[in-house]
Amino acid sequence: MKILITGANGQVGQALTQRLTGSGEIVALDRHSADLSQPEHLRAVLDANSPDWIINAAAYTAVDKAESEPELAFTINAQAPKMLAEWAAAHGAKLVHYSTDYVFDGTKVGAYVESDAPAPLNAYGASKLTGEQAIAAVAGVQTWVFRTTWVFAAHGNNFLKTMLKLAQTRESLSVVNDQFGAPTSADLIADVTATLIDKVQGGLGPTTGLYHLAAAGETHWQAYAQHVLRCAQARGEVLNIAPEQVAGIPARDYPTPAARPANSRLDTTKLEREFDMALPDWRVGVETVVNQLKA
Ligand SMILES: NC(=O)C1=CN([C@@H]2O[C@H](COP(=O)(O)OP(=O)(O)OC[C@H]3O[C@@H](n4cnc5c(N)ncnc54)[C@H](OP(=O)(O)O)[C@@H]3O)[C@@H](O)[C@H]2O)C=CC1
Ligand SMILES: Cc1cn([C@H]2C[C@H](O)[C@@H](COP(=O)(O)OP(=O)(O)O[C@H]3O[C@@H](C)C(=O)[C@@H](O)[C@H]3O)O2)c(=O)[nH]c1=O
Ligand SMILES: [Mg+2]
Repeated sequence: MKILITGANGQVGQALTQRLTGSGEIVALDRHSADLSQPEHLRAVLDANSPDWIINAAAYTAVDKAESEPELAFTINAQAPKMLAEWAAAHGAKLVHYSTDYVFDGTKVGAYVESDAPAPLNAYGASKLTGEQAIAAVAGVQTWVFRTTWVFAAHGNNFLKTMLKLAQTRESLSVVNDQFGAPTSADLIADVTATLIDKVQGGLGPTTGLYHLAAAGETHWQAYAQHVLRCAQARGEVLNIAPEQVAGIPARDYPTPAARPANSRLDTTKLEREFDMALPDWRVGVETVVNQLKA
């Protein structure tokens, strides 16, 4: 069984590459070896490798920058996934793809289920939604799409690492406290993906389609930052800014090019049922990653 991973140097791509080692022949390709902005090049890479599974962990993830270069975001996040699905359909391969809470506008009261109507607030979210829809429109292909959220890892760029850096270098720190969600570790996403492959290969696969994938529990960005700093302090980190000194502000006081949803909560009931899996609290993953960074 050959598993091809795109975006292998990203948070999820790197976690997948580690997690899947031993599960078959792994072809882990970074953006230089499999460039999603060049669909023809991508097709040639697939033809040359002929994978049984394509795990698409590559994406355009710069949320604010996407507002000023939406064409590139759409090429990478929508056109390329469509091409991957078409190749998979033509060659009998299976496709795993990742999407985002940012497909929603965040106005729902309570957690979003898979059947809720998406309505993205920004270009990144719109590009990811178009990618989901493009994959779903390709006939005769087995695809699983995990909508995940607020991803962090020791490897790569994310809010957790930004907060650690700012708390070491800045004199003050203000963080939004009216956007709610669940920080989800790249390792958890890799675990669920590995479970999927095992189950499908064993003939017990969860049905194809869309799944919400997030850690359990919920928080807002300020409380998340404070928890990160508490974990770092517990590991002996000396900080300029103590957890309780992180100020809470409304999103309107932290203007950004892209608007972000106030509610990023994802209901994971479907995944937990079909995968027979309990998802851990978000704090578990945060503690693990802070410890990895300190080690
Ligand atoms: N990060 C998050 O908070 C969330 C992510 N997701 C989704 O999860 C998936 C994985 O994201 P995550 O690992 O966090 O993101 P990262 O930004 O960490 O990784 C994305 C990877 O894609 C690569 N990439 C960018 N452009 C191209 C291209 N043209 N061709 C090939 N590769 C490219 C990047 O390369 P390089 O390293 O060179 O920049 C990077 O390694 C994505 O689908 C994302 O939309 C969903 C919800 C939240
Ligand atoms: C750096 C910083 C950010 N913020 C706010 C801005 C924003 O509302 C929130 C998070 O900012 P970030 O830019 O880290 O997060 P962002 O890039 O929007 O994260 C998103 O990435 C994409 C890829 C996804 O798919 C989403 O699930 C989500 O994880 O924190 C502060 O309030 N103060 C700060 O000092
Ligand atoms: Mg970001």
